[in-house]
Amino acid sequence: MGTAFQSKHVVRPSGYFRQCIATRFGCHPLFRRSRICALRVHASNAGAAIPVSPQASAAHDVSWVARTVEFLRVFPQEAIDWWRVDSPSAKPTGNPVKLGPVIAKLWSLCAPDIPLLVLASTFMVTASVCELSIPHFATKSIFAASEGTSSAAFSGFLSILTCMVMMYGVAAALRGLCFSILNNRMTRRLRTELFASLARRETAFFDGEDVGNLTSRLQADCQAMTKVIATNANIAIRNLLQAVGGIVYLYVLSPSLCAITVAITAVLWAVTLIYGAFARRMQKIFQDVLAESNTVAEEALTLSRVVRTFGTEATETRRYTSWLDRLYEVGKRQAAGYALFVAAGHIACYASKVAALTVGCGMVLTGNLTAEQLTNFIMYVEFVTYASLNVCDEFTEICEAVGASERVVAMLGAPPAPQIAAGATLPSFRGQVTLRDVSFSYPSRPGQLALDNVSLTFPPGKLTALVGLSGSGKTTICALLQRLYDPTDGQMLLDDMLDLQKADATWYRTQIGVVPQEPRLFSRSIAANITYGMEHDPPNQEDIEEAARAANAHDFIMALPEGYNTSVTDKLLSGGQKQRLALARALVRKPKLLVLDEFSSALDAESEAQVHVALDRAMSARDRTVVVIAHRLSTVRHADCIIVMDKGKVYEMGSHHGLLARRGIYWQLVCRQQYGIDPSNAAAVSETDSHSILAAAAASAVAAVATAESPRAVSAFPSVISSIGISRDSFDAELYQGSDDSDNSVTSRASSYIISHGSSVSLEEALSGSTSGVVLGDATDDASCSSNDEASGADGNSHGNMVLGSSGGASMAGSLGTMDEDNDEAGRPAAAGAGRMSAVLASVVVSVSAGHHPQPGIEGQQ
Ligand SMILES: Nc1ncnc2c1ncn2[C@@H]1O[C@H](COP(=O)(O)OP(=O)(O)OP(=O)(O)O)[C@@H](O)[C@H]1O
Repeated sequence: MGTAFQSKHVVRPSGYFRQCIATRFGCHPLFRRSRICALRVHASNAGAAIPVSPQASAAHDVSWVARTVEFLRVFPQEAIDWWRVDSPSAKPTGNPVKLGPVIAKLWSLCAPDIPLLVLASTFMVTASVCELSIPHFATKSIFAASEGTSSAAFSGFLSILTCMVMMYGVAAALRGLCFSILNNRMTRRLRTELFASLARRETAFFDGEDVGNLTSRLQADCQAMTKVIATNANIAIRNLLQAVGGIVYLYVLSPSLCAITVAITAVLWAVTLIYGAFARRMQKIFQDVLAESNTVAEEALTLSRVVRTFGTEATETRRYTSWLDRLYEVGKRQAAGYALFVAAGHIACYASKVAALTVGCGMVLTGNLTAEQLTNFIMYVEFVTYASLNVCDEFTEICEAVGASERVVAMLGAPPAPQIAAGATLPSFRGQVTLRDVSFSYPSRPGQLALDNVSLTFPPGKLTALVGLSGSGKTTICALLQRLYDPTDGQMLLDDMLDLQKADATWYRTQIGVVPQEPRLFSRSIAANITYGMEHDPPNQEDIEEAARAANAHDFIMALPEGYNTSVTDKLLSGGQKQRLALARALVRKPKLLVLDEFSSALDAESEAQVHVALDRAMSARDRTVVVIAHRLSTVRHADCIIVMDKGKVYEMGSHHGLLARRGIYWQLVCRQQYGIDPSNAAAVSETDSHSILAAAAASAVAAVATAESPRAVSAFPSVISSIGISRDSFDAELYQGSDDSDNSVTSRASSYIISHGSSVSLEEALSGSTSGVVLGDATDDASCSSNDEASGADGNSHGNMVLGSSGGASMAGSLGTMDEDNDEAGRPAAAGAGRMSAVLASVVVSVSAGHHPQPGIEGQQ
């Protein structure tokens, strides 16, 4: 490897020159990898450590001629390659925008300000005419003075000249003022139009766009675009007028000299057209790179806390700098192109002057032209060539602006999202939404079904919960309910009457309230955040406070310095406070359909319980459909219907008890989440209802431990309790406190313990097996669930009733089943102790039943 590289590094003839050139020209990932660049990379990779043999060194010395030849051979191609730059943006903008559409767009932006434009143009023409006449009257004054014909003629010319200069000054100033105002008005109009167009775009558009990129379009690109009329076109037209006027004047003076001037000016124009195309392309790339760098900067600044947490300040700075480097590389090529253009322009200018002087002097010598005419001519040649140069210069800037405006024009032309269109309304919406054979793929992932043929109904006035593993499609259903997207297939019906896609967007948004997974706040007052979107029908302060109370937000709002008038931003409140504000925002609208996506994820247990009470209150009238997504299953167990999603399909649905009995995904989730046991172990127990299994297991375990009947249970005990973070001492202290009694009294204490944590039935009663048959589940519960989805396997009603036998521990289920109920009368979750304890105890029995052997390390701690 080293040898191979060494020969490449030393023997190849053009290495040195290539490196020199590569260093000067620079190589960057953005630019196509030229051979010079490739060599440079090789050289830098090799480093100085690679040994160079004496023979190779001699070869190096003698081969410089060959290297020079090689360099001269390669250089032209390398130099051409250097100019080739690609845009970093992979997003197609459709057909490249031509000058015409941009000018048309600019004209439409300018249309409301026609009077101002006319005024500005009048001043522009006046200034141009005055400026055009200045050389004429200057020459006249000079020759009047030098020929001494008459002082009156001289002073007359001088007066006119002075007048022209003053008029020019005033007209130029007013021209600048008017165009400047026009520029500001157009920029404001363009930004408004672009922002409105962006705001109306479909949700999928924002899924694929970076905010930094869009703000760059709004700022830099809009500015560059409107500058065309107010600055570039203004200067270009002024100079064009002067150039045309000058050429006419020159033609009157001498048609042949005029022809020479026009020919040279034509060369200048040809150069300009070539450069214009280059400038347009480079400017587009420049704007794209600028937008990317903005995206990186915005991302790093927005996620500043993440950056700080991970200590990646330097990495982010490097990432941003790498984009700035790319910007610099594009800028370098723009500068080099402009330098070539300016050189060509000035050479053409002076060439026309020299040509006019040469031919003109010859004509003076032959008596075909007077000295005054030649002087006049030379002054106008200069005038015309500089005016042409300015026109060309502005033309290239116009081309650059066209490059910059390509994406702006494409964005402006995009149609608004169908989800905000007007449509039909229902005279009275009951709040029922039915999904009929709905499939959905996100536009950014067309091949992947996020929802697969889902059919279900959210009945009016009922609480429906969506649960399932992460990525199963719950939030997607919420997104469809909010009509952020439309289904790829199937229908969503409101009250079985109106297809959601045909519903009036404004009307539908007044019917729905949403608390999203990550609520965001606007930088305005608390009250304004709560009433956001209700400008057409603003609620009064009482309504706002009522909603805030219902969302358990009133107290913390009142503790803020200015109460409801306190200004907040998205960062000035805690996650739980933001969620409560979002809930208040949803409730104040008094929606028929309330969608809560993980609304309690940032709430503490107390707040969550209070919000549940608030929700119950809000639902008590049963005039509102509520859809709740929750990972925390304790929040959904009292739902009228629980829908369990898996891989984009409805896997099962039913009431809490019905689903537990079904022993499907929901049962597994409950085992893991609420009882902390592995469902595969729990499955080894023979009883069919998980709820009673756990309770029975708990009771058996207490009995086993207390009477030491089961050595395995006793030995497994420490590992189980330590695995869920309860120390053996504290457990013993609680369970065996003061125990020197008989087995019975230990059992009795265990019973008391369980009872004190939520059970209402004694353990002895349970142990006696007196409860012989228990009905769990609720036959009527599942009536709230309905699915049209035959294929999904959802089975809403078949598990509504669950009758347990009386064998073994199951006989205790009825009595201990209540121990596990984790809500008190007010709907609050009961003390966690009972649940945890039952989990511990259940785990012991489950471990023993499944032949689980405690881990040696843990067992050794006994
Ligand atoms: N904007 C998006 N663009 C493309 N795919 C998406 C988008 N949002 C979600 N998905 C995909 O759609 C599928 C369903 O996602 P969804 O957010 O609905 O799941 P979820 O059940 O709500 O998950 P979680 O409980 O983690 O919020 C996932 O595979 C996810 O990667």
